[in-house]
Amino acid sequence: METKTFQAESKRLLELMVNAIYSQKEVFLRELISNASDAIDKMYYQALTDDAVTFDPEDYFIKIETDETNRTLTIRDTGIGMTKEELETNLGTIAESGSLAFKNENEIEDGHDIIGQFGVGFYSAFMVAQKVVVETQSYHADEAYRWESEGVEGYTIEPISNRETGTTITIYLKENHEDEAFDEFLEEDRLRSIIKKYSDFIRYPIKLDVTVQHAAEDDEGETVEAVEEKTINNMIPIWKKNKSELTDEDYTNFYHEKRYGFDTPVKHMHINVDGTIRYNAILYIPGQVPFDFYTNEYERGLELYSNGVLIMEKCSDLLPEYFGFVKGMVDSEDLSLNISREILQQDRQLQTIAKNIKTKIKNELKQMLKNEREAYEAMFKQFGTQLKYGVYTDFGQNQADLKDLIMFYSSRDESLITLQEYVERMPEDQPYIYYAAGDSIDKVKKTPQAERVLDHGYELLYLTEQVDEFAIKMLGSFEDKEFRSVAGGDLGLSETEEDSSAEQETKENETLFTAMKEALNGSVTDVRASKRLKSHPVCLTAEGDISIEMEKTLQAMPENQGIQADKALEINADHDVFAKLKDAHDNGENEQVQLYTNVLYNQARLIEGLPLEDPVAFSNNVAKLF
Ligand SMILES: Nc1ncnc2c1ncn2[C@@H]1O[C@H](COP(=O)(O)OP(=O)(O)OP(=O)(O)O)[C@@H](O)[C@H]1O
Repeated sequence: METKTFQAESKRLLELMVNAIYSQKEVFLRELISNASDAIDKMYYQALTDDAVTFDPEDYFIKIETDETNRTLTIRDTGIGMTKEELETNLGTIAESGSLAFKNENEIEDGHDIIGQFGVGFYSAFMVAQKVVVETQSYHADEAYRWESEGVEGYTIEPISNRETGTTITIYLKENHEDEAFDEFLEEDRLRSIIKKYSDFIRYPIKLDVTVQHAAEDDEGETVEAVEEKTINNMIPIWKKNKSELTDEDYTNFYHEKRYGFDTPVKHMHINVDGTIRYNAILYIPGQVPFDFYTNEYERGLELYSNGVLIMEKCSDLLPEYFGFVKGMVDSEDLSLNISREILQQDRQLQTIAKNIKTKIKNELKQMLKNEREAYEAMFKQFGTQLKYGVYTDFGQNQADLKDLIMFYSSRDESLITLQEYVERMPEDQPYIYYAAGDSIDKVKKTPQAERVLDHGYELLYLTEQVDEFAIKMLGSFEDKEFRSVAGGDLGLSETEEDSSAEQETKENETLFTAMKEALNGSVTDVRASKRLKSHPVCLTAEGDISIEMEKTLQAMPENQGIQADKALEINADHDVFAKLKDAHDNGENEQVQLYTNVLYNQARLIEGLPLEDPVAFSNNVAKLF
């Protein structure tokens, strides 16, 4: 038996490997299975040029076995095996990849089946193993060998009696300790789930002995347990299949199998791109919003595969935040992986794919809006908020992508419409796109400010979600038509008799309005006779960029900076309340004017859903009116 020590660099590297490179220990199985698959691929390539080999798929597989008594896990393949020299070079030197060399020597252009390239994956076994034994028979050699290592100190190689071509790797699991139980890698369910997760699309069968229940022959309802060898992996990735061969049901099954969700997706997209960067993707628009979607816990992203091997479960870089609800996977042969296969070396490739995917999703949604209105609206009710956030965030740079996809409720029949639809049915003389913001359609349509615009026969957009007005403000205009809040300053409506009388009243009652403004002590920027009130006595309007609805949203944020809307108090000069105010003012009853003003102002705050600044004082003031 020959005992060899690892080279100095290899020692350090091995330590690094075991402790630092991989974030999850379970990936050791992915690495060993990928090696086994590479070894079988090499037999496949051998068969292409060697008449002595017939590549009968039945004979090529990977078998995973456990031995609970000895606490071992074995990965056996019927691949090409290793000669003594190969054992020394490939397993004795870290960062030596026989697979990469094979790929280069054989000029396998797309090399699409060979996975190994760094020459480190094998050593990930030491994350869970105290000892690794490799027994191998090379197709190219007469002798078989056993390679054995307990980690950094080195390895031994000795000849063993001949065996079938291929390799068996036996992992002697580390002792369990308080923080970690390595026995998990002996459990059937755990192994099955790791295989499904990372190696589902390895081209060769991965077999595992599984416990199954059979109906007992003699007794009704009784079952007996039996152990059977089962192929765990799917093998043929659905994304490599021809679209015409796949049914909606196949896509939905894949969605469920990959646990993207328990719902039925409303749309799937099957993308095959063969450009500068080749990739395949299957994307879904879920039918139901995930329960944690609008929380910080929700992780967006697509599964990322390289050559059918799972690299990342949630690659967030593949999806813009506003399409974060999309589920699915991307597989590419062209990714530059880093050594752990967890992070990508270059994000340029990823960016190209992400850009492409973004356009595909956008176009798909546009098509859906055009051709499947009902389905689109259902989708929008689930994920529309996210699209509207997209308009608002990132300084509005995604507006162009999203402005045609967002919808709002309309006053016309309280149904959802797009901005395009609104603009198309605007009468010629309508200067602005009008909107009213509030908690619910019911509340919004009753706001005093909405009355006048509706009386003009103009359509109103009802903005009932917090993000709505922020998105609208970010857009500024749509097709050159500016947005205007009914609660904002000038509504640009044609002047009516009431308008000029309101202006007249404001002028005539200047001293009263000044006294009222002073009584409110800086809470409002102006007090005036209203052009917009019809039946209500009073309302608040916002003067600047921040609306009252936006103030409410901003105030509710944890880090609110006390941002407030500039508010004007508008009084209905035709209302009895105003007559009372005037009387009190004319009679020099200043305290009474102050009392009325305070009550009216707080009433206006209540209508807007703003909190009362001093509820006790308000209650006392109301009591004084009796
Ligand atoms: N089961 C196996 N059968 C035959 N050769 C193997 C087997 N496992 C490993 N090898 C050889 O050992 C080499 C080193 O394996 P290792 O997993 O460390 O790296 P790799 O697979 O080449 O690259 P990567 O780190 O990207 O996975 C492989 O390139 C291959 O030549």
